[in-house]
Amino acid sequence: MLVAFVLIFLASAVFLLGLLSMFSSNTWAPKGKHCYITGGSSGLGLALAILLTRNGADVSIVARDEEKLRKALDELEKVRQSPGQKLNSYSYSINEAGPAAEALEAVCAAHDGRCPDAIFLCAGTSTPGFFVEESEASLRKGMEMAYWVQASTALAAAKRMARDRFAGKIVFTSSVLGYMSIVGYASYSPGKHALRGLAETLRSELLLYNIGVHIFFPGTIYSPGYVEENKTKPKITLKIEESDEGMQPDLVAEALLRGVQKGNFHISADLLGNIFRSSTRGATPHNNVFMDGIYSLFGWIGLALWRRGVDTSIVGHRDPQGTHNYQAPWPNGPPPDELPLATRLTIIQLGHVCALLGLLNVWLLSTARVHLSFQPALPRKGPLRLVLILILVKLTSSAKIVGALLTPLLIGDVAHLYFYVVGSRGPALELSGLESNANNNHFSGSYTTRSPHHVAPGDRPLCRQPRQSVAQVII
Ligand SMILES: NC(=O)C1=CN([C@@H]2O[C@H](COP(=O)(O)OP(=O)(O)OC[C@H]3O[C@@H](n4cnc5c(N)ncnc54)[C@H](OP(=O)(O)O)[C@@H]3O)[C@@H](O)[C@H]2O)C=CC1
Ligand SMILES: CCCCCCCCCCCCCCCC(=O)[C@@H](N)CO
Repeated sequence: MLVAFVLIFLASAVFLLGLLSMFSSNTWAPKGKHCYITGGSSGLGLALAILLTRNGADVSIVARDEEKLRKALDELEKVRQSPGQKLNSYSYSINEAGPAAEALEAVCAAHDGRCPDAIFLCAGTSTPGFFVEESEASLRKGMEMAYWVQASTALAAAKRMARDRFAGKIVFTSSVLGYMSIVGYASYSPGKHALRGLAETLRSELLLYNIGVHIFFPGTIYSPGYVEENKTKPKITLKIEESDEGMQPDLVAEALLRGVQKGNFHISADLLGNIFRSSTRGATPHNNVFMDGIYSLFGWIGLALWRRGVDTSIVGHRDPQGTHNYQAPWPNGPPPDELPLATRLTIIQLGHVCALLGLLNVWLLSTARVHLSFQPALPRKGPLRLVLILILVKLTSSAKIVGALLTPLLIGDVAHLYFYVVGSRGPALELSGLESNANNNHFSGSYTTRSPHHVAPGDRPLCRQPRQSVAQVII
């Protein structure tokens, strides 16, 4: 019954979808249009520039590095569709309003002062890291490289389009990290969220001038920028990202163009993007009211499960020494890098007591077993009875038990003395779990788990503490 209901529901959804798609036509074709792409020398921007060139658009790209721009322009030339197609590149650093406006002016100037038909804001970089390692400067830089690098061009473009009564398009590039965020993206995700805020405002406000606004939310893109960001990315972040399959730039660019052509305000590149988009829609227009409903249904259950898994792996990534020092600080100065001699001897002692208990157990069991196995067969009279009793007494003799008690004690005491005398030269026992911190990229950069204030100059390593008395050691 339920299955039938679901099938009927799905079938009618698909039918209606088909019906809807008949009415939605591709209203925007790039051919003959002038497209301005920021960040067009690499990754998504370059892939989009190639795609648009292939589709017969005039393409202008901007980025900082001239060498990369030259190479990118060569790529565009290779897919040129007609000799009249204008392909240009400009070198500007556009994370500030001044140069961003200048870049736009230069781009317009090459087209008789006419505004680009579509402006694709793809520039942006991410430098992941732990929040506690960020500074005000690095956070501001992150905001610049995620938000301002696009907002500054949007500002110049909106002013110009409004002034010229030019009904162009402005397309932002956020990220799924503009919908949600995870450990490691404190300098990046806020800027990507801010882009959404700006795009939502502009979608509404620029209706005044008939300027179209879109915003793109891709997941992982295997771009040069991705290779770069992975150099500072905490391992835990990389691990969480494994659940995102990732896409090649050309496919991401196709998804972006398709979204613009369909007139979607929020554009997603894949299922993941669709789920996050639909689950955090707010008052954003639907792309497809049926499919978006299904995506939010996925998200309703899937995202909660996913987030629980993510939280668990983050907790599993905690720094044991840091947590210990925080929760139970060492009373007298720095925590030891290795177990103190007293602790090592106590461990040996515990081992020795355990061994003793084990041996006692073995003896008790074996004597009991011998006793039980002999008892029923014990003759009532005669020399055999005497012999057997002698054997039993021998086996269960207190001497044996005393021996069993004393031998491990003796071994333990010899070990005690040995470690007491040569302990300071013995190999250090690492605190369990600590070695995993050595190079797991928990805290890269200046903040380390063994930060300088933990080790005062002149501190003696604990293994070289003044020797304790045997009594102290045993306590
Ligand atoms: N890669 C990924 O996994 C994801 C990326 N994104 C977003 O997609 C966009 C493209 O990413 P991706 O393809 O990886 O980027 P890349 O790092 O490969 O390329 C970035 C481009 O932006 C240009 N650029 C960077 N800063 C400036 C600046 N201040 N002024 C002018 N140009 C600049 C770069 O050129 P130059 O350095 O020469 O200036 C380059 O052309 C970015 O906005 C990114 O945040 C979103 C989701 C996932
Ligand atoms: C049913 C629900 C399943 C949910 C699975 C979710 C998996 C999400 C993983 C996080 C992806 C992060 C991409 C970062 C992209 C980006 O912007 C950076 N590369 C910076 O450039």
